[in-house]
Amino acid sequence: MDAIEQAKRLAAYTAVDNHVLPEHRVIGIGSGSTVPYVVERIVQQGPAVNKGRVFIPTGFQSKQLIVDAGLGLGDVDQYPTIDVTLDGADEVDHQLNCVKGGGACHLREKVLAEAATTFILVADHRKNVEYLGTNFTQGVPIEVVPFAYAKVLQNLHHILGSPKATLRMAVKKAGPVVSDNGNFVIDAPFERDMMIDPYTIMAQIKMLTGVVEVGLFCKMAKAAYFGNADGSVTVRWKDGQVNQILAEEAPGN
Ligand SMILES: O=C(CO)[C@H](O)[C@H](O)COP(=O)(O)O
Repeated sequence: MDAIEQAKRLAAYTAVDNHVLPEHRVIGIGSGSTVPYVVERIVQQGPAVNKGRVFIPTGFQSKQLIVDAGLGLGDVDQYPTIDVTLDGADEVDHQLNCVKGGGACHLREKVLAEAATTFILVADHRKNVEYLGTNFTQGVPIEVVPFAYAKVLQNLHHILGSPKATLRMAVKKAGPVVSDNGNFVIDAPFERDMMIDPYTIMAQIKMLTGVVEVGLFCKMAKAAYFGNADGSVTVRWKDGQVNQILAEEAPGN
């Protein structure tokens, strides 16, 4: 396993150990390449504790993960209150604002984050930044209804100050990426001075007609776990506290 995968696993295992408690019955499972380690660790909690638990996916990928792991599947319309949701992030700032939607799942991810009593982020150290847009430069993911995409792009270019905003194109399909909800995704990069205050830009984008959801999650998480290259884990908390879990104390090392 390469160092980045190890860092993802470390973050996921530590977060599960600290936040997925035996009494939790309804658990939200996010999307991306870090989340499989979340599911792996939950499975390791054993069949007795997982019996009767319901797992809510944020999209096609996490639904497959839940089903393949033999865990109970539910949906957020049946369970609008979730004990804990764990999810990855494209970048997280020091106030626990984050960019999500690199996998085009941010609409469902935000619904599950909001539905959760506790929302936890898991990521490798590359995602731990002072300001959003530092390493993840492709821009803020914006889910839009297909027929409105050109108008939303125009507004982003000329009104909201993102002249390089583009429609996300598929890689192994001709045409645009289509989300699990049948919508398109725009990636809109903003200058540093705008990303310093992500709530304001999120609210402005959300006001554009045709926008379904914006991949900026502002202060929604209780904690963010970052696996580091040296085997340690950095934990950032909503109240600004930062803990360092040493390599020898971290699970899976
Ligand atoms: O927001 C997401 C998908 O929409 C993912 O959580 C985000 O892209 C992080 O993924 P990874 O764990 O692969 O870095």
